Amino acid sequence: MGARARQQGGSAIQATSTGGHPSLHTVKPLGRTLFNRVFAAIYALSILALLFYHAKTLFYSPALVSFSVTLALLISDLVLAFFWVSTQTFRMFPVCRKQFPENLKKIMERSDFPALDVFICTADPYKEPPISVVNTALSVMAYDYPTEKISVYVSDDGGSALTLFAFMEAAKFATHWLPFCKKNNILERSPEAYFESNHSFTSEAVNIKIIYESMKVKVERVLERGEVDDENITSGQEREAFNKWADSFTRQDHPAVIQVLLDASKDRDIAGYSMPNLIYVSREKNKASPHHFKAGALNALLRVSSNMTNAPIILTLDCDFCSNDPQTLLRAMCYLCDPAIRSTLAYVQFPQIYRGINKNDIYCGEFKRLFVINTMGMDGVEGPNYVGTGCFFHRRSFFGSPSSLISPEIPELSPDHVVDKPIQSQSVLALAHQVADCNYENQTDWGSKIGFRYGSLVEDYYTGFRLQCEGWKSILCNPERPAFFGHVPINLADALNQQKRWSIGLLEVAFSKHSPATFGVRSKGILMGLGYAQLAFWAIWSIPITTYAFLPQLALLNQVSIFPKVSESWFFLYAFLFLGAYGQDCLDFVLAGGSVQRWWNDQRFWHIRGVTCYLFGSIEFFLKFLGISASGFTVTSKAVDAEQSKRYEQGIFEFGVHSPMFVTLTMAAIINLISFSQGLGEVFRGNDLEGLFMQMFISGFAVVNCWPIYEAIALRNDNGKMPIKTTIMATLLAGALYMAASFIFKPLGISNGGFAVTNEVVDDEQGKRYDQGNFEF
Ligand SMILES: O=c1ccn([C@@H]2O[C@H](COP(=O)(O)OP(=O)(O)O[C@H]3O[C@H](CO)[C@@H](O)[C@H](O)[C@H]3O)[C@@H](O)[C@H]2O)c(=O)[nH]1
Ligand SMILES: [Mn+2]
Repeated sequence: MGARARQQGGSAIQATSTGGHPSLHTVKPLGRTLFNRVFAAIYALSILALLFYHAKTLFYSPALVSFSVTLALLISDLVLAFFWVSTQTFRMFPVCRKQFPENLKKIMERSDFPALDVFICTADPYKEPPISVVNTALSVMAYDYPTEKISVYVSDDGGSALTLFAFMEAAKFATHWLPFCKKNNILERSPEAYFESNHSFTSEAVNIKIIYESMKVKVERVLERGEVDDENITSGQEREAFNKWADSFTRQDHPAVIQVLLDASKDRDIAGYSMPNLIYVSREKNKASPHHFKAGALNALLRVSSNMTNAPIILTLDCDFCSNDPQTLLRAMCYLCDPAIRSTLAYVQFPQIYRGINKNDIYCGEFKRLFVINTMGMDGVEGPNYVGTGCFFHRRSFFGSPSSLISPEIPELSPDHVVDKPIQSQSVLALAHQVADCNYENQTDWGSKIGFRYGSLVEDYYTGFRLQCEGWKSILCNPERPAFFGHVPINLADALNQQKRWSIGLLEVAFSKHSPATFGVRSKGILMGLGYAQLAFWAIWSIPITTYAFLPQLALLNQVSIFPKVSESWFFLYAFLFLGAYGQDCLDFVLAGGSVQRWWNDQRFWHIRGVTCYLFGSIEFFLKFLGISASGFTVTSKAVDAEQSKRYEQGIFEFGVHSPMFVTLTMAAIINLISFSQGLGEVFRGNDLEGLFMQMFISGFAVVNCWPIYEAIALRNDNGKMPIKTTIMATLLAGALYMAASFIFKPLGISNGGFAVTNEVVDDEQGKRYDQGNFEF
């Protein structure tokens, strides 16, 4: 496996530096690899020792309660051990890559550059304001690339005339914007980002800003009014398009709407150069047919585009991911066009990077581990997972393994179909509507063997995983200047709901017949299988986190010791395991360019997720698994509330609304505070806490982490504070939990006047002395 990994990394260097060609890209291993491996060996031994300790304790458990407590700790630690083991995939061969886009022109003519189809998905004009979707489209239409080779397809799952209107306006504005960017060599090619930046104030720039602002006002006014009225419709062609929104048209039930807004073969910008294609697609929807959310939308675009332009390269983008670097496409081409690797390369993934994260990143919106550290690690093995946006695909990879092409039902959809008719010709448009039909996929391979794969709410992860299992490779491209900037939830409920959806989607893969733990390990080997499995089982972090958030504290409240004493050598094992894991985690984070404060918030948020979205995600998944409930893809809102956004800027947590997830979180905060303060009280009264030190430490650590929650409950008065209903429910439930725990732990507490501590590991010698009636010191 290791040899295979090194081979893949190595072949990329050879591919480009031999044969007399100037190199397109290089790859080199990261310096920390040796340290990671040595440390892994030591840490693995410590985990084995801990498991031995648990086994021993379990075996000598004197009572059912202590047996159950040890069992809970053992299960938690087994889950932690699983995550630690699977993290090694990301630590064994991390690599870092460089591209040389300037060399592309030396090995191929500009006219031979492959064409690109961009897929932009949007689903709700109110959660995803059309003006920002327009910015995303404009930013990629203006790539440094032969313009006529770019086609942008916008998928509107919201089926909204407002979005179509915005894009009609965008098509007009683009004829000014594209030549402006290219002539002035602008870096920020999303107008919004450009006007926010420190740009020059030439008369040309001022002029273009006026045109942009007037478009923006028009689009926003139409959005406010909720409909496109007559005064905004300027041609018969536009009227014809909007006429499709008849009375029976709803977002869940409507015919396909496909509108060519710019045609590269005809339309010219104001300087006379050709424009990219711009096509609006809202696939047919009908309440009786499953639409498979984003994966379904992308498959509809795959079909519509193969019949219209059939570019060999596809870029998938979420509506909020604006390009931040016009060179990105050329960078991706350094891999996609490299003859040495392209035949097995499915995709080139750029990391998700966000604009507008607050200084210390309180909601861990940066996802450094998920999108950068882990993907860099997988990149050195067989390639990163697909993260849904900012990813350039070979169209061919959606149609079977590298060695055997699966032909779709009709030849026009095949990746090798040659488009020979204009995109606006009658027959092309008719076929486009036909393949955007909601029943088109019935009895076909779409979603199972062809295209984006169905069956999980995280279609990105699942599709990338299945492609890799078919034998495709992938590459992470993480240039210094971020290639795309996305939008991050700036409100706690949104962030947790998003991650609850991910948790459910990942568990759907984990417990499917294509589980990475079984199918994945079989087809990709242990390293890749485990790397994918770590993500799939993401939500079961909730088991150890919830256990450690409540169990030691409840035991502490009842003065029952469940960990080794400070004087025992097992204590040092615990200390090493904790400090080792935390230290290495911090090191990884900082070496990937994060600050220590952000790391601190990252670990805090990991605990928060453990008792909220991971927990509720797992519960929802199992209910769904048992057929009791169903969950859908709730789109994350990208619209910003000014007041919330101000609090976010200041780094203040946003609660505001009641949510069951806030209840469990508040319960954990209360229980930890009470147990820690009670323990502290005992210390001040002069009682010996040696046997309870670890429990004191854990609850103290949690109290420090929970500070923003106490603030939100008691010290704040703004609209983002903890709703009183949440606090009351959490307090009642915490009380009930406390009572239940006292009842359960009662038989274990030894009452001898002082602060009694039970230690379940009965030491033979101690036992003897105890039997002889000697005091033990
Ligand atoms: O029925 C749907 C639902 C969503 N979307 C689009 O999917 C994208 C992602 O939705 P969002 O609400 O932003 O979800 P996130 O959780 O932020 O998205 C992350 O997680 C998703 C699921 O794994 C991936 O698809 C995304 O690429 C990834 O950025 C957006 O452009 C939506 O418009 C659709 O087109 N149709
Ligand atoms: Mn998103």
